[in-house]
Amino acid sequence: MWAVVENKLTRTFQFGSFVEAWGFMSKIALIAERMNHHPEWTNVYNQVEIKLSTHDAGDIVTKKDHELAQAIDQLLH
Ligand SMILES: C[C@H](O)[C@H](O)[C@H]1CNC2=NC(N)=NC(=O)C2=N1
Repeated sequence: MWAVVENKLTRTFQFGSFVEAWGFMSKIALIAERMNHHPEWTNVYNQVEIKLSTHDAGDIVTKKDHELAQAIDQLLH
């Protein structure tokens, strides 16, 4: 689940393959653009680590981060 680590809402996701992980990231990219709120993330093979914080608010976790996290979680259903 999501946890706040060093002022960032953080979660790691694991998939069955690189293609699945990349597909997940592609969907998030479109959502992030629509919300004008973009993740800091790392992809290693089938793993995606996402860190959310609001730069405009001084790199702290805000409502926007929780909204994006919720939208990301919806993709898994
Ligand atoms: C100018 C632009 O609207 C802002 O820089 C947006 C873009 N995406 C963003 N993404 C994140 N994570 N935090 C922000 O504060 C932010 N601000």
